[in-house]
Amino acid sequence: MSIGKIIDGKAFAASLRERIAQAVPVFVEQAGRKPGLAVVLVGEDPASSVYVRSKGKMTVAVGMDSFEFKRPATIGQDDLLDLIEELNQDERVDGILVQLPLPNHIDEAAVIAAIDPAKDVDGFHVVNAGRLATGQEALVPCTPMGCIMLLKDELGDLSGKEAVVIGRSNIVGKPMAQLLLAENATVTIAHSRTHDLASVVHRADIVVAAVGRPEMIKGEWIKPGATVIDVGINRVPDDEDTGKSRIVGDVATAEALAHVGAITPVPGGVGPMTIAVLLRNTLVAAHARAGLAKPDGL
Ligand SMILES: Nc1nc(=O)c2c([nH]1)NC[C@@H]1CN(c3ccc(C(=O)N[C@@H](CCC(=O)O)C(=O)O)cc3)C=[N+]21
Repeated sequence: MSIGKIIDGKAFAASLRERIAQAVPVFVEQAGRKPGLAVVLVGEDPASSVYVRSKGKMTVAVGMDSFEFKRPATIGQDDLLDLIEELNQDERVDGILVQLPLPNHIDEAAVIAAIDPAKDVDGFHVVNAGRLATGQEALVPCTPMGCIMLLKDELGDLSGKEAVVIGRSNIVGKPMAQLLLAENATVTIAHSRTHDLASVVHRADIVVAAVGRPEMIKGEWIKPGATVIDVGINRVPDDEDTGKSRIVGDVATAEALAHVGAITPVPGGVGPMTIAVLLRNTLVAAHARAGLAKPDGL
């Protein structure tokens, strides 16, 4: 049996960040200021803190301003909305990312709705979701956009391909389906109530797994030669009961390798693309806000 290719998302993300770093000075020259990204972290979740720190570092590394706002988990919703309004008004801020999930006492939808859609670099605001769904220029959620970039790099034209997206979240599944549709793929969205998921997956040329269940998609479900994008990041106990943990995707990668044409690994696949696209969206938002044409090649 043949072994599929492992898609190097980490390397692709590094090259995307390199292209961004080359475009930033051109923006600075034209706009007379740096692009800026504001990240808001509520509470002290260790994993979230790691991501926020890593975003901040990469933002600065491509030549942009990074503004970090840490607030206690006890912050009132009104105070959080006040902070967002301040960032909406701040001319140095092109992108606003409020790290999710938020504590239970805060209404996530209300917080997202408060972000200026022009600064919504996560693409979560209903204005951007609606623009994407209707084929208008939009800020597009980072993870699905990263997946599309990897798919186009691997397959070229996606037109007419049979794509199955597993998961229907507003953050990944739904925008992923919209992006695939915009590329003229034939798109199915499967989810927890889907009957006979194995056979739905088996007809797909493109599988995007975004369910958040460790190794749920089995190798033999995959149509021979299919391209598999594994969005899952699941922390599970280590095999050898060392008390440590490791990260696995939503796909049983080791067994899938014998069936796929190509597959993204976890870690090192989609995850690094998410942050690179966040920087890309910040640069795109900065151009739009400055009245400049969108930089090409990004
Ligand atoms: N408003 C908002 N926007 C987000 O984009 C957002 C968020 N909230 N909340 C948390 C999730 C998670 N997230 C990741 C980003 C990068 C990696 C990443 O780079 N992962 C690496 C390293 C994994 C590891 O070792 O921890 C990899 O997969 O190779 C993972 C996860 C963005 N998120």
